[in-house]
Amino acid sequence: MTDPLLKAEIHCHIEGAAPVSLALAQAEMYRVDISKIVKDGRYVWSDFSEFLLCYDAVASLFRTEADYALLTETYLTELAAANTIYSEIIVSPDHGDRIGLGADAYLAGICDGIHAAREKVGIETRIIVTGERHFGPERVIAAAEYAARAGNSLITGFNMAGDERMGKVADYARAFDIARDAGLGLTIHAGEVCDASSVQDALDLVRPSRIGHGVRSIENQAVVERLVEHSTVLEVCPGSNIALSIYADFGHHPLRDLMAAGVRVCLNSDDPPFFRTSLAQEYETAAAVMGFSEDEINGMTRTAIEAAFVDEETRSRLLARLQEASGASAETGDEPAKQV
Ligand SMILES: Nc1ncnc2[nH]cnc12
Ligand SMILES: [Zn+2]
Repeated sequence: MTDPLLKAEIHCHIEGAAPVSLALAQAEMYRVDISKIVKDGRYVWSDFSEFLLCYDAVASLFRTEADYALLTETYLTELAAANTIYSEIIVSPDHGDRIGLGADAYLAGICDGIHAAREKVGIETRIIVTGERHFGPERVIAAAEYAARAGNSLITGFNMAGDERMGKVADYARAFDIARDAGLGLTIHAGEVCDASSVQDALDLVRPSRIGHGVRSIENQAVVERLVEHSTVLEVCPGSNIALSIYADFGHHPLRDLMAAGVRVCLNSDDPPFFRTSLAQEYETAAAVMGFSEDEINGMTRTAIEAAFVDEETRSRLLARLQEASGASAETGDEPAKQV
């Protein structure tokens, strides 16, 4: 039973976190017919390309600063209710521009949601700006430039999401150089849809401290060894991988083998309602289906916090909270302290 465990998440796309109920309410407000992408209370899509289209259709239902504040506060409140003490959300200012809201208003809404959630439920949150690979290198570079000059203390990382099959990592390396020079933490989607060579390219050309997914590294021992050697953290999203048919089922998922090989891993939800999951569900699946012990799961939470793009004072505070809660539950068998 993982409900009482403290949790942390460093890989969730904000538009991908929109509950179906909220998408339906937004669609009604803007008089948009979403019956093709929502059926029986679920988002519907059939493969990775269709998932990205469905994702964009849901994202298009959030159009104002207030919409983004509501979406962000809603998701963070849900996380906190599951005892999540830290969250990094992946956001796309380029998307804000594309829908005509503008990157500044898009970010302002998200920051309002973060502040409101922090006030209400105490959850600590940081923002990772992402560029989307399938829109091409220029847009990804522009996203990095935006993140670098934003001067927003909540923006602490840079990522590249989108269709991993498009272009070469080398085409996007400049974006990561810009983000690195600005002092942002680096992570990149790789080894999710594409094989271990995609992770190899990311390690060579981006030199990130973390990789989004990275699970297909397991297909190449040399890549696994590099991850271990550099202590690169994999932001693993098992439910996403199963939903997108990267693996047939949890029994075939490489999380256990990656951990056994010494790779640093943590649990994440990616786009939870699209994959019929939640962070709480990912923790529960890790325990009940994948057979991870409470100590191993707390270890993954610790890894997420150790790898977080956050100042050292906040990291120490979060680690102390986790230590206190997991130490206390190990010693007494009592439930760890709930979030205040
Ligand atoms: N799982 C995923 N992979 C790549 N890009 C994404 N954008 C949102 N979810 C994604
Ligand atoms: Zn992702």
